[in-house]
Amino acid sequence: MAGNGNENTSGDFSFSAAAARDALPRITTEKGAKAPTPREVCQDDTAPRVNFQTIDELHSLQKKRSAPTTPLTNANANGLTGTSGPTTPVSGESMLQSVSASLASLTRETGPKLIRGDPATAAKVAHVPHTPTSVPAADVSDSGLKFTHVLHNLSPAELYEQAIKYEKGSFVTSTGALATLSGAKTGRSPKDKRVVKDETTAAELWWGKGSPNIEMDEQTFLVNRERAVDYLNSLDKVFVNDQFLNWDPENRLKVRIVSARAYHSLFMHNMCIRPTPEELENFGTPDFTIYNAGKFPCNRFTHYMTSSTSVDINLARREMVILGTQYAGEMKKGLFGVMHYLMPKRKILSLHSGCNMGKDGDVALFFGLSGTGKTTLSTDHNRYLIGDDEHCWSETGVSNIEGGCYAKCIDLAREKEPDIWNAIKFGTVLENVVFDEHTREVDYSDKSVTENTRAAYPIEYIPNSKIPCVGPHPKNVILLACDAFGVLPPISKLNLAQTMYHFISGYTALVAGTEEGVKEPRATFSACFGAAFIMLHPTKYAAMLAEKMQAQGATGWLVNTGWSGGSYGSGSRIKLAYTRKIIDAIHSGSLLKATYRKTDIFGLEIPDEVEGVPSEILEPINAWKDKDAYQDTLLKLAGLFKNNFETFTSHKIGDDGNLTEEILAAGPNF
Ligand SMILES: Nc1ncnc2c1ncn2[C@@H]1O[C@H](COP(=O)(O)OP(=O)(O)O)[C@@H](O)[C@H]1O
Ligand SMILES: C=C(OP(=O)(O)O)C(=O)O
Ligand SMILES: [Ca+2]
Ligand SMILES: [Mn+2]
Repeated sequence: MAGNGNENTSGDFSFSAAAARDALPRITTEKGAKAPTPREVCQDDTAPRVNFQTIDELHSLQKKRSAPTTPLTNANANGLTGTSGPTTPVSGESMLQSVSASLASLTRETGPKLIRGDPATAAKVAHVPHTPTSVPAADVSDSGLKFTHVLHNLSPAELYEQAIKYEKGSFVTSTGALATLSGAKTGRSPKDKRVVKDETTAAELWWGKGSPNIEMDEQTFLVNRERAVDYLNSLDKVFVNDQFLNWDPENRLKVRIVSARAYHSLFMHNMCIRPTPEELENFGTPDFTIYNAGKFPCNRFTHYMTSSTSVDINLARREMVILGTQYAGEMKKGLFGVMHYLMPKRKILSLHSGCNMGKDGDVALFFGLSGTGKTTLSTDHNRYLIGDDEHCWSETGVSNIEGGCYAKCIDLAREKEPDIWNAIKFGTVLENVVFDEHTREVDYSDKSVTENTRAAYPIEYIPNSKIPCVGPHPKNVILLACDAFGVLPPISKLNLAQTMYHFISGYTALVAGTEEGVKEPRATFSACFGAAFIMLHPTKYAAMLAEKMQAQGATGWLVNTGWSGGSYGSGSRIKLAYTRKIIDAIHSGSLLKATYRKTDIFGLEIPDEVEGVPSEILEPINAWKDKDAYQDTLLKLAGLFKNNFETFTSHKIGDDGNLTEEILAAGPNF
């Protein structure tokens, strides 16, 4: 049915003229019942003329055909007319052929039969002519006979409708965001992230202890790929996003995301760079493709599989397969891993950092693991936001990889983080939050579903975002650590060797939630503040960072956004307002002029004063009641740093042997 399904289209409604004179009109609904003649009803000349004779016609008027910037040549040639379902302003056939090629089974057919549009409404849409295969007709299976509908680059409004209609757990919140549930997984699954080890990647990538790359072979990847593709093709419809990564036009990547849920499609719409209609028309073949089968599990009898979840990357095929998890963050962080492989090949450094720029063009990077404050601190009302999570640093400056932000929203408060609060509106995906069943007001303090509640919104939802998201070379490199031990100073200035030491160490207390199974903060070391995403050995990225910082004269800083006055449990988290003051002082340059003194053991330079921050907290021991406990904890943490760094002591960093020595000496001394 073409309409919304509520109206009766098989018979006309009409008033019985005779009954209307003396009683309530009787409604007759018999098919073919006569409409009143003009003489029998009151003529009201003020009523506007209508342009429809039937309900179907009325409904067809409601939706205006999208005005594409390029003609719908293929669609027109097929006699395509506007349908009442979601439409796409791109040429029909070439897109369908391209998607069909993406979704081709590797063993049976050249590609599934695809139709554009929503199966519920798209009866009259064009489909791709099914290319005959070399397989004899007798071998054709049922799957070869069915059509799969493709919902290509739908708009947020269309995706809302799809989600609300078909995906349980989808609701509009009081501010217009789309609340969704990500299912059993509410965080990434790093233990299920695999990378194909072939001749090339065996030599190039980081494998073994500490590496995030769990190996799998090509054959197993193809088994999982086939499983995902078969699942997607078995559905009535799939969502396809064709988008870009990286705002640096010379190093842009074309990505295609095939998924089963409107939630995933809207998430990636927000997180990747959105093409213009012209760019979409000329999209061509993607550089990288994700097959996201979501809740459909991997087969545990498949070699290498250790659970029903597997997130698999094949760099040679430029493909990623997701089985058994609906957590959308896997897609964005999976692509980030790919950039960590591709960009260094072009002498571009990929960074797990936030990035913003002051009015005078001073750029700051914010490195840090999940929950340390990249998103919160790079979103600063007084500065331009370049991006909150993934960047590239090239010969010409910095560029954001993404087109959106992914903010944690546990305990989100309007007063503390107004820009993020206001970004949660129509178009934003709100994952796993709890809301009032009637008012649909979100309770950001509610952890019933998970601690890792999230909002994904397009970067332009932040009022002072810098579009295009590029900037000059960074002036400040801020390393964020959320120190659950409460012994690192809230702010310290680092020399280059110390910056490298802490960059390679990548210390934080992992905050609960973002990774599966972590319920309490615990000390963690993650090389380059993103070991889960890097592909090469950490020292490769460190050498590039050192070279760039040296060339640009950038200053390194270590900021503890974690505990003060005691460890987690006895101390308390440093107030966000204080951390913001510290960051302000870094940006303004005033902190460079402060007087510093060196701490024992870690040898960190701490300032005597920061405007707006109580001086007692600048030296951690002062904030602790139990001074012995402080010393013990400090030594304990220093020991953890030393242990962790053992694996790096045999690696040379850059061409300069001196730097390696200096870095080794920049760690704790005790
Ligand atoms: N002093 C602080 N500095 C930074 N963030 C803080 C601080 N205190 C509390 N927070 C909270 O910690 C979380 C930091 O998360 P987020 O900025 O999303 O981290 P990331 O982007 O690095 O994963 C936010 O929920 C923020 O409100
Ligand atoms: C999405 C993530 O990013 P972050 O927590 O760094 O914002 C993640 O680590 O899963
Ligand atoms: Ca239409
Ligand atoms: Mn973040």
